[in-house]
Amino acid sequence: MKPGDMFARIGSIVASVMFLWAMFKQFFPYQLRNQIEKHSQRLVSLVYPYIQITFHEFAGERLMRSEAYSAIENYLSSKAATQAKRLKADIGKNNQSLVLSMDDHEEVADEFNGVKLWWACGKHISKPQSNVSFHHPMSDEKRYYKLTFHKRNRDMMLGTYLDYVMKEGKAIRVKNRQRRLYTNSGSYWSHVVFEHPATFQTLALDPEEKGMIIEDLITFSKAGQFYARIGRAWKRGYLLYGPPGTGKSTMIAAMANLLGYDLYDLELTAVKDNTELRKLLIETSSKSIIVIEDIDCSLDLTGQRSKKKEEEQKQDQRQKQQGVQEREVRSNQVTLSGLLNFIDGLWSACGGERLIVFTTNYVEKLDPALVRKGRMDKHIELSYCGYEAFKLLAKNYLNIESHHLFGSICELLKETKITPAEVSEHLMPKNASVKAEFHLRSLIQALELAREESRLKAEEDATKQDSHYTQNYSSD
Ligand SMILES: Nc1ncnc2c1ncn2[C@@H]1O[C@H](COP(=O)(O)OP(=O)(O)OP(=O)(O)O)[C@@H](O)[C@H]1O
Ligand SMILES: [Mg+2]
Repeated sequence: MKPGDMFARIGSIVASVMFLWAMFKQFFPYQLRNQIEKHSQRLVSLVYPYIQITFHEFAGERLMRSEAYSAIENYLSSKAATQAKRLKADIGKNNQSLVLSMDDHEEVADEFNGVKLWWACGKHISKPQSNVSFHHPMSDEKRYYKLTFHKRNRDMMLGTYLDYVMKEGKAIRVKNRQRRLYTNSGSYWSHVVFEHPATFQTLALDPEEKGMIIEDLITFSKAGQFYARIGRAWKRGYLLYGPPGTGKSTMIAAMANLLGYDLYDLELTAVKDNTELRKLLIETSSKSIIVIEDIDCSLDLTGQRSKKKEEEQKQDQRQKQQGVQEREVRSNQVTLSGLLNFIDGLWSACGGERLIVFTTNYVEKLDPALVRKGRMDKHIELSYCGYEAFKLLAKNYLNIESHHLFGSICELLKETKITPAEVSEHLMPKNASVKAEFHLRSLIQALELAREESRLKAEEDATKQDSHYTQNYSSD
């Protein structure tokens, strides 16, 4: 018999004796009753020095599924997989993996700071209510987990250990949950399952820079207590900039995969005004990344916003004269200040653990208010493909780490601007019989062509400048 079983049995015998005593103690004289109670307490703690705590699946008046029960279930799933003889299996919320849990009346042992303890799982079956004519046969089953530990470890178990179990269990749930990609149409979010395969391992980027970004993200995700202590909202802003095809969107997906966050892809051009923007942002959940792509193309957010505003005001005037409704007049009034207000202030009202990421192809076009230091915590430039990035792509796409053509490619990459997206196109295997060399030669050709084009362009520019100079200054 397992130790936990034995304790459970002794526990139930003790409980029955206590029950009988509670019923019949009134028939004993007061003095004798006191003596019996005193000695029986001592006896009970001698024969049964263990404490048991039960966690029911459904708790509270509204019979909500208890969070503690779910956390314990998650926490025990890996232990059940290695220790329990009878397991229950179900498909996980991410629809990809099986989630195992221990079957009824199974027991697993755990150890914490050198202390041994036992978890058992069970169910009570209550009698069906007579006034219910039909009910589901399982509806009267009440499941629970029971924790048994020695009383000398009471403080540690009730404090540190249970905290640890709750935290671990919740972390496992976050890891296993099905993540979502939200998009807005107007002021409403709709979502699909987020299943982008990008990771930082597959992202072609200078390894040192990549390491720094990963560290920054992980530090952020663990810094909840730090942000609370310094009284700042638990959020962080990133600005990703660089030419098209350098991996900005891919990096955002990799960030979400690294941290296990949901993604909110905010389409600002579909948002009518600041009120709608505020509503959308408040509705985002924690552990999420809010993405505003191509911020330079979004309304009112570039350096030319004052010019745009004038045009809009004129248009509003015209519409008013035509008797257009006020609501329509207010359309397209998402402003830079609305967005910045939210980032800086209102943000704190809606909990934490959010990243906000802006992307742009033209960082120089952005309003200085948006890019000034302190507003966006980190600026990351994604640029043309360098040799290190190329090596990673070659490893990912062709499964090679070295080749005699790597040297020429390295030289060509120094002189040519080519995006990782273009490089990936050349390296993408067409079919199994095509050798790596074919892909590398195709890339070399593309690089030589690009080098030739840029040489011709440079020559053309120089000729233009010469003729401009001759026209303007030759008479001097
Ligand atoms: N750094 C990179 N590492 C690996 N793959 C990349 C990288 N950059 C681009 N790619 C490949 O090129 C494709 C396009 O990249 P992505 O959409 O991330 O570029 P982008 O910078 O967001 O471009 P845009 O500015 O046009 O939005 C991706 O599907 C990816 O396969
Ligand atoms: Mg993109």
